[in-house]
Amino acid sequence: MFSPKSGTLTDVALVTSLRDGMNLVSYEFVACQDSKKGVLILSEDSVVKLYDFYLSNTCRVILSTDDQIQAPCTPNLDAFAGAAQSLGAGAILVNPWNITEVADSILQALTMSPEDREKRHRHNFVHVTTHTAQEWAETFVSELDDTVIEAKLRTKQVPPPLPEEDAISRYLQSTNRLLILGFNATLTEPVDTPGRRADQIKEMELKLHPELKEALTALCSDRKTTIVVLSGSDQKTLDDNFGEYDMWLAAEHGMFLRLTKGEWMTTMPEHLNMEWIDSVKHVFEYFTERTPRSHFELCETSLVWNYKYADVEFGRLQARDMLQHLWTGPISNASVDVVQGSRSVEVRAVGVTKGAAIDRILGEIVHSKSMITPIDYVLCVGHFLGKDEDVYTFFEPELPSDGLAVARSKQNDGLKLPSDRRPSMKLPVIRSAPKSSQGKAQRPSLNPEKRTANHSCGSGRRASAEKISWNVLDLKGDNYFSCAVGRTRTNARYLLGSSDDVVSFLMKLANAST
Ligand SMILES: O=P(O)(O)OC[C@H]1O[C@H](O[C@H]2O[C@H](CO)[C@@H](O)[C@H](O)[C@H]2O)[C@H](O)[C@@H](O)[C@@H]1O
Repeated sequence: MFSPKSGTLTDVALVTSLRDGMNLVSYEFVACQDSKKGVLILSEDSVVKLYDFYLSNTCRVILSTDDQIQAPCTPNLDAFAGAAQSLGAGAILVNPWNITEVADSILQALTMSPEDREKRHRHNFVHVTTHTAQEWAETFVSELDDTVIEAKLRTKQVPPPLPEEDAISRYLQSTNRLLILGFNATLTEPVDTPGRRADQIKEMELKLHPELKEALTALCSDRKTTIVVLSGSDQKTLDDNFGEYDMWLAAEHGMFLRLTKGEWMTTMPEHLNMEWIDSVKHVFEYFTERTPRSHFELCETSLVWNYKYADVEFGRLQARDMLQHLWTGPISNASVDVVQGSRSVEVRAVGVTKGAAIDRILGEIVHSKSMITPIDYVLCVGHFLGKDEDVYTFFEPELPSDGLAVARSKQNDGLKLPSDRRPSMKLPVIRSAPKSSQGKAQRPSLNPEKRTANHSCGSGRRASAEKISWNVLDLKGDNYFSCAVGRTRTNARYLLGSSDDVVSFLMKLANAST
């Protein structure tokens, strides 16, 4: 490790490790060199070896502190991207086995022009000061979490079908209901509509299921019911499909929020790093050009490459190649999650999930409606990617130690969630959207750690002196219906087969309540 003093005095740092994890020494050196612009010589060998290992084993490797390779699983380059990969553009890269090359590099470093030193240092300094250890650790932990989620989903029991009668009768008995609905493959026409020819290219824009209009209008007009469409789609897609209804729209997995009568605002965590987006877009363009009938969507917080209309087998092969490009290229050091769907590849900023957004959304709804009684019924239906299934577990009462939601027996306790299951709860404020909602004041989000709102009920959008404390949610255990559409491995309590079933259920719900 460099002490600040030795790091500042050093002209050249020669780091020739054969394997490395983060290689903090190199980072420390760069951090100390803002005035001297010393030159970093790095071993390229460690990274090459690890890449070879990765490519030949296609497995996740975790480097422990003593650099032993452990626990194979699924591919992830972030875990072992060494310093040469991160700082390679500013350093002189050498083969540490080649003594002549190492000697030459030392000479090159010692005789380098001040301009060249400055340029190389600037590059590395920007990298070191923007890619913090915290960011690295967050990405690492997020990926470990994903592995656990995936493993748990694989061993889960298939939940029962949605008990429609019970869901309807409880809906009728409750007075403050919240319906959270996904969009794609939940409220849209099924993609694999019978009668569709294999070569037929379906219209790519997502469209609301035509039979849903009446039911949605009826449900939205019920003052006891709040509807949120929580989708990965962008703001325009939701505007186009739901603009006419009186409901909440949560676009890009809840990062943008709007009451259809109001303007878009953002719920995005501050400092979301989006520098990676252009390079990922480049990879997506490359694969879209080479995969007929595939397309990609560019959102503000994510990019989705979709091959649901392409030849599935070819699409899968392309997706596999794409993942390798992404893992070894532009995102290997970025704070992103790569989410693989059955026919899609999605790259998002870390922290962009429906479950992470829902507390901020709830906070805004409670505030905006000036709610003074708890929500006593929640229906959450979607065809969500595993990553977004955290929205189902958000509403679960305390779970057994396996941490998974199961179709459970009756519970009469109000909703309490332990903080150890609530990593996303310490979320920052709702901010005004840059364009449409400028001028809106920032306001702390609801902190439903104990599902208790200490919420502003004043006229402004900032917390006022007048505060009312009450439980935001009072679901009494069984007044919560989470339902996955067209999936069997899920954290939801119940299942519906397709969006046709969702439509039919929502129609029944609307009819029953009018
Ligand atoms: O967020 P929603 O509007 O409710 O849509 C749910 C997800 O839809 C898309 O994923 C789904 O379709 C993909 C193929 O088109 C498939 O690979 C994936 O398994 C499905 O879940 C979309 O890519 C996601 O962003 C949406 O969250």
